[in-house]
Amino acid sequence: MLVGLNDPRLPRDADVAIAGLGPVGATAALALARAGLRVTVFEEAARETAAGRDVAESRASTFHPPTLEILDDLGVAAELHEVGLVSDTYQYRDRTDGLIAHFDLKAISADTRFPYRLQSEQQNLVEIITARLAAMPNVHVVHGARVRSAGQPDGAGVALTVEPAGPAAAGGDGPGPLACRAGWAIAADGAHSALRAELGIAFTGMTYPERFLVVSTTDDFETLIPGIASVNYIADPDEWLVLLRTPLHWRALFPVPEGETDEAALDPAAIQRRMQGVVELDRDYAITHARIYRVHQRVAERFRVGRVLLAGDSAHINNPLGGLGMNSGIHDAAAAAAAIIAAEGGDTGPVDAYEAARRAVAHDYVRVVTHENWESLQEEDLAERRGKADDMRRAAADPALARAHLLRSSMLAARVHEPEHAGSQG
Ligand SMILES: O=C(O)CCc1cccc(O)c1
Repeated sequence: MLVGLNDPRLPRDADVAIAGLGPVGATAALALARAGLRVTVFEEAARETAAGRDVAESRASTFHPPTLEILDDLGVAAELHEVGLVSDTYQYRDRTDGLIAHFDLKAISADTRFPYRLQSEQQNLVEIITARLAAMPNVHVVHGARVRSAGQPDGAGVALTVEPAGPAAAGGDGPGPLACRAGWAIAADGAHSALRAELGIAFTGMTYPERFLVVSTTDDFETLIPGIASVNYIADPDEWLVLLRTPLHWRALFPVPEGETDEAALDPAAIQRRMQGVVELDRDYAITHARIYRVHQRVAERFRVGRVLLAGDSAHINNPLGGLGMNSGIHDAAAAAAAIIAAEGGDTGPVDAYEAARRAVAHDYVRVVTHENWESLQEEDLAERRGKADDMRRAAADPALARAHLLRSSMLAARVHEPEHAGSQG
């Protein structure tokens, strides 16, 4: 059920407390709750804010095949498909040379129940799962509440301090901090995780020099660029871009160089200049949303401290090229939930394996692949760029190479890093 922080129905103890109700916290909560555990989720944003968030604003909108399998095991994939766009091809292009390689995910039909990407805003998944959680008697979801600390005084559980956040805290005369206890805690409280900071875990990595500008338009690139796929990575040494279709918009992602301010990049004339540089129209593009953000590659030094498990952006952040961030976070959530369920059943093996398994995926796979994607989009050396293009062409033309490429880009190859029990809950 959905309750307020000072609601007398909110129990002061739970089997598992989750900080954060994004796609990662929501997935973990549903997996744990379906296994019969008592779960309390604390989400900083007010319910209205979370639900009413501008759908075009969200960062992640790509669900890869193994993520769809996890969500299907949890009974929510069908509903997500109702508000999603099936996207079974993607292309590598070059601003000068045009189409380089066309990949069709049907080549991995034997490897997955979902041989495609589903484009759908991450908030759709959160909404679908929140509605399920609201109807479960063993779940309490508290909006406007931030987990401030998670101490482990006795090794047998986690002592949490939860404080009001957002509008609930603004007046200063709302409820004070709440103390509660849980057997386990999952920190799914995002890149600026209060729990990661409180646990003193270093978030090691780097920040890219350029920022990323995401522009949404109702103009249809399928009619503007004949033969284009719904996901397109377009290389260029001066200004690479990604063109991606979501159910409601086309979205263009551009790098913004260090010398250009946020204000200059977000100026409507500058946005039109960038968009007109993709395909020139005899009128302005219909822009529905634009935002700019800094991009980092960081992996937490620890993914687990005792009975607190880090998952999703609190544990790792990366550039969005390839759409791996939210997906790997949802995989963390499934693995964390499966590990806790096993531990509650007396098998601590998966919990002990969690940190090494999930950190390996974040550090050795997601970080590496997303950075390679960034590098190849902007390759300056012409011979190097043409060489990479030839590799892509060869991979797309050869069924075995295409399958290997698709298994890597769709994250199916990363499944092997998950602890034994991951994905088997529900
Ligand atoms: O590679 C992907 O699937 C996502 C790339 C992308 C495109 C547009 C906006 C954004 O934040 C990421």
